[in-house]
Amino acid sequence: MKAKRGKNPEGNDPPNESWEPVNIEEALLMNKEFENLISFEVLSDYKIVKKAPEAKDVDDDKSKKAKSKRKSEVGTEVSGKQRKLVEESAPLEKGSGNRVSVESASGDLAWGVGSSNPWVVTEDNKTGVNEEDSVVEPEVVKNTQNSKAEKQKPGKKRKLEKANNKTPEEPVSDVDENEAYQDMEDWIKMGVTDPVLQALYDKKFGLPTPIQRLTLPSAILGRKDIVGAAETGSGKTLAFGIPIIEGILKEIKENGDNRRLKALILTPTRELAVQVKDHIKDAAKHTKIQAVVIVGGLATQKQERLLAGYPEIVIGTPGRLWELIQEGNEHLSTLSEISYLAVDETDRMVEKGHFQELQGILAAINSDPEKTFQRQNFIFSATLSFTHEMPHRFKKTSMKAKKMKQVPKKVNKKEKLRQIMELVGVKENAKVVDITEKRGTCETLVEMQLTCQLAYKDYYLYYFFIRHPALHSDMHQKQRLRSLENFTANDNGILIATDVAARGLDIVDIQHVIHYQVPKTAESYIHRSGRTARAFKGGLAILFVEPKEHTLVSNIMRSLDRDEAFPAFHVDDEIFKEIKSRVDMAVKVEAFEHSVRKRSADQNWLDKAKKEMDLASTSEEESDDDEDYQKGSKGVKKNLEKAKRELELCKQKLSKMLSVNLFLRKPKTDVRTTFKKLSKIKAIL
Ligand SMILES: Nc1ncnc2c1ncn2[C@@H]1O[C@H](COP(=O)(O)OP(=O)(O)OP(=O)(O)O)[C@@H](O)[C@H]1O
Repeated sequence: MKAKRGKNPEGNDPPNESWEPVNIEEALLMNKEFENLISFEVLSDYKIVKKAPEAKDVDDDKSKKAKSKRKSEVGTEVSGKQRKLVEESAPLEKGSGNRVSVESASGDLAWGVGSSNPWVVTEDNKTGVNEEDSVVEPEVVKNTQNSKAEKQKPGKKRKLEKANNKTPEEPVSDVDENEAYQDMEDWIKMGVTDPVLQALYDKKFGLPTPIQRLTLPSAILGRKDIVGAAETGSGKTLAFGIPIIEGILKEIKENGDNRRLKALILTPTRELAVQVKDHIKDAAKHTKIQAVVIVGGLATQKQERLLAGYPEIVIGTPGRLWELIQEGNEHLSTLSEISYLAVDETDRMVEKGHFQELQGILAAINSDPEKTFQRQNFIFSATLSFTHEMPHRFKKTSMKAKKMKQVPKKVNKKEKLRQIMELVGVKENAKVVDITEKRGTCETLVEMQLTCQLAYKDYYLYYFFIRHPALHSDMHQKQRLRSLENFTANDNGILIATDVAARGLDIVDIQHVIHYQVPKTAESYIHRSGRTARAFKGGLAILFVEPKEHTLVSNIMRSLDRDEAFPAFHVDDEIFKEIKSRVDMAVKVEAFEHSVRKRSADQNWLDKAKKEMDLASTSEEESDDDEDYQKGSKGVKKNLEKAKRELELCKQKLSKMLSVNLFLRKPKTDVRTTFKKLSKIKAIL
């Protein structure tokens, strides 16, 4: 017998979980059935990790000081300094030590395990990428080496320029400039310029995330196509958003503002398109760059009006875009000339049968080979390199059937990627970065499972909400959340969603994801779970598993290359019993409310019918009607009164039940229950 533990492959406890040993009576261990038992441990708690320890962002104080300082800055030396920083960054890019596998798509792809914790910035990975990774184009390095005149003097302070420069007369704050700006240095090294730096500064994004660190230099300084795979919530949007903004800024600087369509960003869902637009707008807020979103479900005329403003960046879903392209929209007619194309959640976008329109759009974009070659492409997803294990039933299939192509072939990572790159038109020398962890999900995510019958899932759901109250509030009022905004605005909201919300949505501070049904694929599991534990934070994903869903879970585990099952979510039997009574009582309240509503309606109908009949009846008929009415009304009234009484009684019982804080009565650890269970086992033995 093996004790189930949530250990990671290195044999250590995952950082967010605490396991406590359970003392077992010696007599029990004597039993033959337990002869191989090593120990019993119980998961007593898990922690929501607020932030990876070394990850830093600009703290409030510093930010304020820096802002006031920035206001007092004057100067025109920034471009020279930035060139110097490009120069500085070149040798640094050669730094090694990062376990991330990164190579050019034209070479052999060595897809592999990412850094042990990609959010943790170590000295090794702080400087950029590994040895094989020649990020900066030779000519870029050469240019900067030649620009000696623009070299920054050692120790000279880096400054951020505000778009509206201040005059020298303005008061100079007493903040140490080095201190104020050193946090943004990493961004500057990667070629991020003032307006974007300011926006990042405003957001307190002091450090690039690992995927940004690994792709931005090649994208901004080397203008390479980027193929990026990194876990959910790792900042992929800005990994393509910043280079697009920087590229457009450069183009405008060189050629003037010709208001042509310069970038197209494609996403699989409308919600994601709106979110990407928000992220891009935030990052471009100190520039004049316009970004609009074109998605179905909104008035076409309004979107045509938006396009008539000649925005540089269009973000949209394939359906509506294709509709407008076919209608001959003027702004979209120049699609073949765009300088930047990003396809977010690319693996989803190119799935067969989902996005025929995408192929039409890509054909329009790729219609001019010369322009296609000049274009910079970005493809990103958390599951870009994810491939499936062949289902068992196909593994056993005969060679003959395999030859006749009656079974799907397992596509390897390299092949999957090649197909995606070819479809989008990504160039062969693209920079390919895959830092997805072998485990598929991100390090700060705690994963668990709870096995139960379908009929019990709602009880467990309620149990879970009470156990982890951060997610729980007026569930009944919130059951029909009308929009994402409502959910986002409410600290205690519960979002009940189908898989349409599985990918990409970045709703800050979601703490728990409950898979009410086991997802069909490992990708779906990764993306759904990835709505929590985003951007330095921790979170918990829990799978509610019916016995018949165990095969699905095993398939997911196999695809995720996991040897051990998810740790079981511990449920306290006593508390669960009370939870069940509450839910049953709530269901009763609901039923009586329905009954009262119905009987009130019956009574109203009778009253109305009586009134109408009184008007039309003779006095003789009236007395007959009266008799019938009195009889019917009496019955209805009686039932109504009864239902009201029952309802009131149930409500009182429910509110009494709800007034008890179930988990206050219990110690936080659930070890006691495990002891109890053990003694039960003993009794059976
Ligand atoms: N450098 C940074 N520092 C801190 N937070 C960041 C940084 N870059 C991005 N973020 C924040 O991280 C969160 C996740 O980013 P984003 O939505 O781009 O993730 P993603 O990798 O696209 O996730 P998914 O695969 O689920 O779509 C966002 O709230 C974003 O604003």
